[in-house]
Amino acid sequence: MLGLPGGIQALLFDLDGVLTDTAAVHAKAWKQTFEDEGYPFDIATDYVKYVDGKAREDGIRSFLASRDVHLSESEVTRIGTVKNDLVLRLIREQGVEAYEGSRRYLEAAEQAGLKRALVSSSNNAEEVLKVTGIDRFMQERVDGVVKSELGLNGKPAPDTFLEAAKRLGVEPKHAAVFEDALAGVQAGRAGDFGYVVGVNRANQAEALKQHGADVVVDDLAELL
Ligand SMILES: O=P(O)(O)OC[C@H]1O[C@@H](O)[C@H](O)[C@@H](O)[C@@H]1O
Repeated sequence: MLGLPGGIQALLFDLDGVLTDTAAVHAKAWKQTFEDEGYPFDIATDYVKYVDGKAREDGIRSFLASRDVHLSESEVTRIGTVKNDLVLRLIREQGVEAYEGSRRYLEAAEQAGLKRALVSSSNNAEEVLKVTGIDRFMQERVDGVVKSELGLNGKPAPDTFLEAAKRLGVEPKHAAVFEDALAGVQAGRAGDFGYVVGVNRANQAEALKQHGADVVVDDLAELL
């Protein structure tokens, strides 16, 4: 059913890059922020490897550590705030769209009676879900805000996905993870989920497989 193996009862969706076209906006905002701070930043390598899919401050620390730069908590927070102001401005200027294939997939999942949760590292997930109208498909949401409240480890740790499966009352082996980030498919693999779908939005199908995807698609409509 829906391109999934038998026994899957719940679907755990990442947001940016899986359901909405916001991954590229985050990448652009990170590039401008780091470069304004004096750190050259390449989206195809640095964003994908160190920042994509991770919680805001984990991404900053991870990228700067790759340059052997280690800043204080307050500096990391400051950079994160600059980037967040920028990403919100870009989102408001450019608008946000849900991918048509993802919307169709969510509708099919609802009709098939599969449970659905959103699992995003972003603190802006609730707003993006509402603006695109896809909040109505989600029975649970474990986002950056919930992660901080509960003190969960961020992706690539599996904790946020495990929390979502628990909230839906489904064992990990009966849940499928949908992710476009390397840190995200890694989290799906680390949590022993029943199936990990890699969504290839950045020409990295092979890397998604290597980091834990069972299957890689360019768009969720391929699974319908
Ligand atoms: O800064 P936010 O909105 O809380 O988002 C945190 C991260 O959320 C992830 O979904 C994005 O892939 C990252 O690019 C982003 O940095």
